[in-house]
Amino acid sequence: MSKQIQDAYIVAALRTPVARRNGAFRHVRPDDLLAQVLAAVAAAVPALDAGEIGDVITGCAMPEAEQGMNVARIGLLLAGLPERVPGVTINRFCASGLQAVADAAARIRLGEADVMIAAGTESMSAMPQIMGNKVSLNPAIFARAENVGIAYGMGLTAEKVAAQWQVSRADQDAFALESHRRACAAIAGGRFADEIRPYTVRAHVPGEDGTVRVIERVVEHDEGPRADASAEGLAKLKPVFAARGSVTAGNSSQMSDGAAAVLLMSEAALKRYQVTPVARFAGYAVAGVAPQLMGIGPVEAIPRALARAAVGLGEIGWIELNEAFAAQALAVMRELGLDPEKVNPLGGAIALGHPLGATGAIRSATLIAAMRRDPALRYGMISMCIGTGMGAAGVFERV
Ligand SMILES: CC(=O)SCCNC(=O)CCNC(=O)[C@H](O)C(C)(C)COP(=O)(O)OP(=O)(O)OC[C@H]1O[C@@H](n2cnc3c(N)ncnc32)[C@H](O)[C@@H]1OP(=O)(O)O
Repeated sequence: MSKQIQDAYIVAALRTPVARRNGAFRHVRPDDLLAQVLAAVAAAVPALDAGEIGDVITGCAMPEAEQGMNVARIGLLLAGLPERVPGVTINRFCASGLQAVADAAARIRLGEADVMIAAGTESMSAMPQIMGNKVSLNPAIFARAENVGIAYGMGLTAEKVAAQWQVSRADQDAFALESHRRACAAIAGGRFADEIRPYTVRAHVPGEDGTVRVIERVVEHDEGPRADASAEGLAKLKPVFAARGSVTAGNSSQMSDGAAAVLLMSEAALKRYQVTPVARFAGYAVAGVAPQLMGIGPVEAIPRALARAAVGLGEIGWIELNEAFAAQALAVMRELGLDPEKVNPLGGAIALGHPLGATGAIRSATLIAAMRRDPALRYGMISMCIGTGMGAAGVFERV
């Protein structure tokens, strides 16, 4: 087990709804999404002296696009947190939000802070070029042939995983269909109500007489899940990343916009504010894999995180496994023998969307809400695959 001087506890975890790229949050800035969830988690403990927040660590996978200027610091100032609260933006691509939770917990576990906020925000609407070729890579990285996969689009890495682990198109589509079914059932059953803070989008519409009207729309639910998803509809979709491939728009994660924040405290802060936490952050690990097989990253990260937390896989009752692509999620599940009933019980990124650097924090909100609902759920885990070839996993223990 990792050595630490004290435990880090999760007190609150809240998120925005997740909108489809160019959907409800098309004109909403990621720092505005972030500000709302930062204010909401800070307000979850009404007596909190916000000046005591040691840092706001925010994951963002593409901070160099239109999300720059240290989105963490801008977001916390927009949220009305005191100026003495610092903020740092971190990037571990798709695991950035989970890394933020791990880093915030580590600062508490080391005794460097008593109150921390971890967050994630991403607007894929704000970065139309990210899936293109405009990223400047050091050409020297390709001097070693095994690094060539770093240049692959994420979809192509999913094709590589599908081929190597022999994940059929039919299995990928069935997995995607189940993701939509579970997500739609969760929304219909109000299962996300406790973790989502509705977001009011305001549009300024100029009138002909020179006046400006403000139109408000409250976004309450995730936009991605499709009640009309069907096996036939999914089977009709053409592969998008390789002519003879099996990865389609239907069995890939959706590009999305969203944000989430998690409030963590030490035992001393819990006592001072008389707060009952939901969970303890029990362990975290990251691991590298071949870049062209990035989707398999959780296979290396999950056993390491379980070992650090001293928890057996069989004890984990709820697994939030990133569905970057059905192909890689299924390969990970088969390789590790994960129980499909315990993986993404409320759907995953194929249905719910995947705002890259925010997703780990968003999934934290879902896991914490599940732990709040179910006293029998002792251990939960979040695991992400990561572009350039990595995996990350974090273990949470209900307290
Ligand atoms: C480490 C990591 O996590 S890596 C992952 C990082 N993220 C990614 O790489 C993003 C992966 N996803 C993508 O790149 C994109 O979603 C793509 C390229 C697969 C698809 O993008 P788009 O073409 O914009 O998707 P869009 O939602 O418009 O769907 C395309 C078509 O498929 C249809 N479709 C999508 N899902 C379904 C479904 N479940 N059932 C039926 N039709 C569907 C859409 O209706 C649309 O049809 P239309 O063209 O007739 O309007």
